[in-house]
Amino acid sequence: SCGELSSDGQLHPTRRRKLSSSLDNTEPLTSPHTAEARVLVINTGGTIGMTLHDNVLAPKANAFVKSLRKLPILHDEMYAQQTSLYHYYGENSLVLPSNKDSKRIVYTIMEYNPLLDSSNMTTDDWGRFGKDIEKNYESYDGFVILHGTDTMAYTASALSFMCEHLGKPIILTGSQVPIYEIRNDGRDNLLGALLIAGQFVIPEVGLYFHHTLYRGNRVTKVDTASFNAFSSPNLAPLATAEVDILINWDTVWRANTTAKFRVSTELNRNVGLLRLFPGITAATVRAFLQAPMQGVVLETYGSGNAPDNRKDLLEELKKATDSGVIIINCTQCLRGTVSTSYATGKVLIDAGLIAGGDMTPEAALSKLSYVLAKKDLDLEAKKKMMSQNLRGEMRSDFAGAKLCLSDSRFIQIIAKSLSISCKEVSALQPFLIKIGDVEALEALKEMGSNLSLGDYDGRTPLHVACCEGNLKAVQYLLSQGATVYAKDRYGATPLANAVHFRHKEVVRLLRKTGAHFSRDELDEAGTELCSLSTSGDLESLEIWSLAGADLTKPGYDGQNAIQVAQSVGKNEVVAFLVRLMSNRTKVKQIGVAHGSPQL
Ligand SMILES: NC(=O)C[C@H](N)C(=O)O
Repeated sequence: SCGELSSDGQLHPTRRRKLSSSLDNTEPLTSPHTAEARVLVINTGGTIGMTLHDNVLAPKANAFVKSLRKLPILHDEMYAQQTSLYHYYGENSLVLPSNKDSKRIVYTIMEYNPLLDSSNMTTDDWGRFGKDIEKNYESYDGFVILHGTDTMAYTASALSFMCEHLGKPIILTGSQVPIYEIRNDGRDNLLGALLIAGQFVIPEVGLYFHHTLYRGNRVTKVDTASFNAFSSPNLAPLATAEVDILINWDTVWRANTTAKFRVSTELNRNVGLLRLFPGITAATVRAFLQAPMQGVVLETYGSGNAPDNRKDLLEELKKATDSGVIIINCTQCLRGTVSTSYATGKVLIDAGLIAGGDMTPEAALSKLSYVLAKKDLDLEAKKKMMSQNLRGEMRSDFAGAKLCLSDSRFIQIIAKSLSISCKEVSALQPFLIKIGDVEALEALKEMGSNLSLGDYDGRTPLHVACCEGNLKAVQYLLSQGATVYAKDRYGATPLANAVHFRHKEVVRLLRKTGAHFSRDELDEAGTELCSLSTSGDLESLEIWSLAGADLTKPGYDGQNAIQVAQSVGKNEVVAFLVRLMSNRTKVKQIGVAHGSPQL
């Protein structure tokens, strides 16, 4: 079996056979690379990989990987040799030294050609990043994008919108000083981004800089020369990397859907930023708003104000919105939100502008670019979308603070009687799922409980619901943004749990959401399929197939499930497997890429 069921009802992976020798050229049946996290690093350019030429900094091609190989904090060459890392993952792969709990993070670098100073980037580049992530999504646990700092906030914002139903971390980082110099911030930034992308299922586009992880669509570059170059004025960091890496799970944004990840690479380029200044002429505004302009972020004063004694300006704005240009009102201030507390703010609503809340201009611009490119929406729907919070880019709950766990007298009493803190009442979640009480789960969630947190063994409520086969609970958890990519302490995913306990409908739902086996689970699938084949367990074979296992994968002795069935004369199993496989070719198969990323 792929796992052994212990007395506590949990699935533990079978101990894997050790690699006897990796010196010959034949691929061992069991990869030595189990229990590793994999991160794809897309190197797009930026100062982090620049060198001086004629006294100016410019990106240097084909030098980054070589240089990292020589840095012991970013690469463990001995481990790489012992485990034939390059053979398994390709030449551009590296491995971090082991951390406290000795889980390795293997990362593969995909270097773009040409590498760009981020000032040279356009929306086409954003599309390319999105496509590369989409192609490699299932093969990696997380993604790091190395990028210049100058336009990093724009790219991070754009990617946050383009990546729909995101379930894995995508973290942008870079540096102020090239990694090739003695004193530089590149090493720390890359290391921190890798550690977060490889260890935590934060389903967001983040930006990591100077020990801090920010939500990508909340940041702005605030300093040309400080290592602390970014600020997120309206949202606290998602994580800080001090003595420990602390994730602020209450702030982490989750796509509350059961839809599969996809990247929308269509972007509209007819958008712009216009900053108001005292004395701006109507002619300037008119020229700016002319066709083909379709969306504008107007950067206004204070809490969203513009002169209400300038009829000429207001007329130009009104003419543009009447003719279908979407104009978003964002403040020039670094912190705070637009409101309608002043007459000078209300005139902009009358001119047809949409309030941008506390969005950064970078986020508002890239959101316009994304929303305007949606071909199946009419103008009204696009305007509505612009005023809604899509990815945590704006605060939507101005109505006041949420009720929190410690506010409930009931929770206080329970917590006290169990001698635990109110927060720890969240630990009741698995129990509630076990007894099938989705309503109680909802009540806990409403009080601010995080439904994605794992217990001591890293088992999340979704793991438990999948073991129990409680479809309603699984549905509810997914609708609340529970991650399908969580792995428990033994490396098991919720999907593997549902397969093991033969909950077909749960498997179907998980697959619809984009769940897939981990690499380790896929590696072990061959042996499991062979044993199911021998025992003639057609139902389980079907569930494994539904879950995306490769039915032709050989087991430990090199034979696959069909060959095993043939050799023991189980013709009905052979026929069944052949039928399953021909059905599968009609449906797109899930693949797993060993080795190099897909370009
Ligand atoms: N620090 C940097 O990365 C700045 C550089 N000009 C860039 O954005 O590519």
